[in-house]
Amino acid sequence: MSISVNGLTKVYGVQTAVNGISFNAGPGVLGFLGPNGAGKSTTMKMLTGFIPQTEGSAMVCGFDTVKQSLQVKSRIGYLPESNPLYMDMYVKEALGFVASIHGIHNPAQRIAEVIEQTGLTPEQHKKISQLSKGYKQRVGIAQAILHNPEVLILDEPTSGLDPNQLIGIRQLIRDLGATKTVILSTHIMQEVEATCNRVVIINKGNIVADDTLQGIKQAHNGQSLENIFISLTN
Ligand SMILES: Nc1ncnc2c1ncn2[C@@H]1O[C@H](COP(=O)(O)OP(=O)(O)OP(=O)(O)O)[C@@H](O)[C@H]1O
Repeated sequence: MSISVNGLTKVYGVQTAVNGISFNAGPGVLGFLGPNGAGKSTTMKMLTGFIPQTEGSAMVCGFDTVKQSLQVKSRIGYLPESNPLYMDMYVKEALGFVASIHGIHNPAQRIAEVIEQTGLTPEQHKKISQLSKGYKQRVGIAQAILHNPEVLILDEPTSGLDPNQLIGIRQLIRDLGATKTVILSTHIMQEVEATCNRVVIINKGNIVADDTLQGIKQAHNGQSLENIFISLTN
């Protein structure tokens, strides 16, 4: 398994944001769902080694996220919820900067490949601040996949996109999931149906469902994912 989470816990002050969760993930797109404040972003930050856990462990491609964080960072791509970008840089300049951090061999060729893959070709000569929200998201995804990681963590990558942009980004996520382990956080149930093989639902820091999309529907008498989500998180 590319991701193995065991008893992962995060306590902020007196609040337990993530409460001893365990799950595994392999290639494909895993939908990581939960209401606001459920602990999704906190879990994703721990998986990427961005913040340390309070208890438990997480392994990415067999490496411990805390003790072997460099090995983990070279195998993981992360698009944070806020998608922080260098607004004053040109698209290729920003990708060149990220390529230099990863020590990518032949960066020009790899940047051209990723620009093509993420559909950035028509906007590749612009400054990031001049791009629409959807194209900024594509730059965020391009940065996350530049070093060809085995694992991708995408925290609400499609929030605020128009329907045309949504279709493009969802297709890209599906394509990436054909070879990589993708963990996708989203509030859009339609998106889960369109892109995910499996879902994990977290509520108040605890996992309340971990199943294939088909399996979770069968277990709830064929109800819609939206109704299942509401019944499990209320
Ligand atoms: N740095 C922090 N310090 C204190 N509390 C925090 C911190 N980060 C998150 N929390 C709290 O931990 C809980 C889980 O937050 P988290 O951001 O992981 O939720 P989420 O599921 O990603 O929510 P959303 O869907 O709204 O993005 C929330 O109650 C939040 O207020």
